[in-house]
Formats: sequence, C-alpha cells, structure tokens
Amino acid sequence: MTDNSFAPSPAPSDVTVEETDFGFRSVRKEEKKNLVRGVFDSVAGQYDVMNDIMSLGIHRIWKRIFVTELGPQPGLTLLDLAGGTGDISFGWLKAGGGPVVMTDINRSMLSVGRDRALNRGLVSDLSFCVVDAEAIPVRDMSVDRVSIAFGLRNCTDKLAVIREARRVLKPGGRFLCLEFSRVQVAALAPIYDAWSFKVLPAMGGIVAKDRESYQYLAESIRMFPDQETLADMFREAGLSHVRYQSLSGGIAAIHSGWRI
Ligand SMILES: C[S@@+](CC[C@H](N)C(=O)[O-])C[C@H]1O[C@@H](n2cnc3c(N)ncnc32)[C@H](O)[C@@H]1O
Repeated sequence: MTDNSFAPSPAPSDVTVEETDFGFRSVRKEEKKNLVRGVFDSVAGQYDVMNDIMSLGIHRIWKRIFVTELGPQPGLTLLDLAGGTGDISFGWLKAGGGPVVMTDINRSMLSVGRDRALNRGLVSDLSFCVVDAEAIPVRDMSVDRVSIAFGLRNCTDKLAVIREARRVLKPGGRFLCLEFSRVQVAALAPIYDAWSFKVLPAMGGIVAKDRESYQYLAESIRMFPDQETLADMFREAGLSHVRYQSLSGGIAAIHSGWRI
C-alpha cells in the first residue's frame, strides 16, 4: 500500500478543467454539446442541399456503400445513431432491412427527417427517438446493427459512443461508422484543404446563411482520429474483427466491428 498522506495538494493552477475540441477551439467538455446543438439547429433546414453541394453529390455514393455494408435483411433491427435527416435509416429500409429506430440528439434534425420520411411514404418499421449516442437508453444485447454516419466526430466522448454501441448489440451484431477521415493521396490534400477551408465556409454563408457552422464542420474533420486510431478505439471498446475501408482516397472511411 502506498502512503499519499504527505503528497502536496494541487495548487489552483494545477487543477485542470476538462477540455475537448470544438473544431480548432478548445472548450469545456460540458460546453461542447450545446455548441454542436447550435450548429445543427442552425443548419437543419439546409442540411441536405448543403450536403449535395459540399460533396458534389459524392456523399450519396458513400452512404450507399455504407448501407450495403450494414447488410440489410428483413427481420434484422437497426439502431441509427446521430441519424440526422434520415439518409441511412431510409437507405436501410429501401434495401429491405427490418425495423429501424432513427435517433439523434437534435430535435430540429429529427423533425426534418420525419417530414422526409412522410414524403417518401416511409411509415412502417421506422420510429424516431431523441437520443444522446453517449448514453443510449436501450437494453443490453438487443439490436442486430448499430450505425453512425458523420455523427461520431460531433460527439464529445467518442469512446463512450463506441462502448455504448457494443453494449446494445446482440452477440454476433455489428457496429459501423461512416466518417470523414485522413486523405491518403498526397496530390489530393491541397485541393481538399482549399475546398474545406475556403469554398465550404463561403458556400455555407451563402446557402445556409451560416459561415461559422461550416467553418466548424471543416475544422472538426481535421480533428477527428485517422483510420488506424479509430480502429484502435473500436478494439479498445471491445469490438472484434475490426476493419476499415477508405473511400475517395481517404476523404471518408467506413469502420466496422463485431460484438462476439
Ligand atoms: C453531420 S450530421 C449526420 C446526419 C446523418 N447521419 C447523415 O449522415 O446525413 C451529424 C448529426 O450528429 C448529431 N449529433 C451530434 N452529437 C450527438 C450526440 N451526442 N448524440 C446523438 N447525435 C448527435 C447532430 O445532431 C447531427 O444531426
């Protein structure tokens, strides 16, 4: 046993407030959720049109690949985290997947998603719930698939999200994450940087009338763990057979892990 009774108590300057990144800024951990909520409250109405403009439509291809990777089958259940306006949940149902619970921490995004679902006539096998992906109100070992697309980077405690995903998965279930990642083609990097930090915020200012939110989105992509680091986090959270595939030269990546 060690005796710490003579250890000096920390001077006020040694007491650290727990901080995290919000784009390139460092903020208090408890502040980040509100800031992220503010971003998505602000962009919800223009979110889909901006996705098409920003990615030149390529996000649709990435999402199609992602949904195929999820392996939709009748009878399999999906929990879609940070589901936003619904692309992944709708793709899953369209591809023949079973019941899906589409969740997001942000009501504005979910209500755009609900309207889109109604417009598409998607009423059965689809439910909506406001859920923080860091604390999922779902029983252990109760779903077949958990997905998160372009959501993990906005969460404060990313490892907690992955642990929660594993907890709710049935043994034999699978967690998949689609997220921006690290560009691996050197020639692409300068073009991608200019696009992200110059064109994207400018377009956000014009189309969504919110330059700052799109500046945050560009910065948050750079702060997100690269392919190998995220794969290690999957393993640390207890997932097995972890693998990833880079998309479009590493601009995005799909990570996958199984609960065994
Ligand atoms: C970029 S959007 C992605 C939406 C959708 N999955 C897609 O691919 O189009 C990110 C979403 O993450 C949600 N989000 C941020 N933090 C979250 C959290 N802690 N729990 C659940 N959702 C969160 C935001 O509200 C937003 O709808």
